[in-house]
Amino acid sequence: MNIEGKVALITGAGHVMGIGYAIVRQLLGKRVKGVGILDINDENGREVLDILQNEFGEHRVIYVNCDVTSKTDLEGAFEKVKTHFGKLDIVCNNAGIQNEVNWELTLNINLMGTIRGTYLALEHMGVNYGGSGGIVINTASIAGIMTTSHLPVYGASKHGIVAFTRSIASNRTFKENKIRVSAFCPAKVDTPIQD
Ligand SMILES: NC(=O)C1=CN([C@@H]2O[C@H](COP(=O)(O)OP(=O)(O)OC[C@H]3O[C@@H](n4cnc5c(N)ncnc54)[C@H](O)[C@@H]3O)[C@@H](O)[C@H]2O)C=CC1
Ligand SMILES: CCCCCC(=O)CC\C=C/C=C/C=C/[C@@H](O)[C@@H](O)CCCC(=O)O
Repeated sequence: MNIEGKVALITGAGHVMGIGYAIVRQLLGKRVKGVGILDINDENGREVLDILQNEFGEHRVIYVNCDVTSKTDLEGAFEKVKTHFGKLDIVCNNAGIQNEVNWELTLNINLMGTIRGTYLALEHMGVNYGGSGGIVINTASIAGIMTTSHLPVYGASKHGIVAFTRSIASNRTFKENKIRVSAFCPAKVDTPIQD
């Protein structure tokens, strides 16, 4: 697929060892026009911004502080990315945590953050909202397909992402607005979430 010239937004891509950062590198390597990186961790976010701007060019990457549990934060970040690059074509809802003790937060970030990001993508890319259509990619997990008795809430959050994505992918409003939605389900990857 040719994504040259497209503009992407990705949540939770603020760590050099993370899956989001790897996705950003792939997007930039395939010559997208620009990428907006959203993360809650400013120190890590500024580090990846510095590396990516040096390697791919100062004008192709921005970092925006954003907590995906906050609708206001997320709305503001979408606006910043769209204003900076002039459009938006690809949204990756990738931010996630694994915390079975603070399980409400796990659901709020993993599942609700993904749902918030997907609905904002409709409003920012949909043809009936003045956009040109686009693609949403949600990071689920193998824990969204199989049982994980040691991670029940994390597994529930990822099953939720899979169910939401499958339903919204064939949702009439999304189809009419030319928004394609999909999810992917990685197995274990050596990233900070495993610490
Ligand atoms: N590492 C693995 O084995 C697997 C990870 N995943 C998923 O991949 C995604 C990325 O995780 P990893 O790269 O593994 O770990 P990671 O910890 O590097 O990435 C998660 C990122 O989300 C950010 N984040 C946390 N809370 C946030 C919030 N409220 N708002 C905005 N950003 C926030 C973190 O600062 C971090 O940069 C997650 O959704 C995770 O569940 C899925 C399958 C396997
Ligand atoms: C600390 C882990 C952070 C989460 C990162 C991931 O998303 C990786 C996937 C996590 C767990 C995957 C577990 C898969 C288990 C299956 O093999 C299942 O068949 C095991 C069955 C037994 C059980 O329910 O525990």
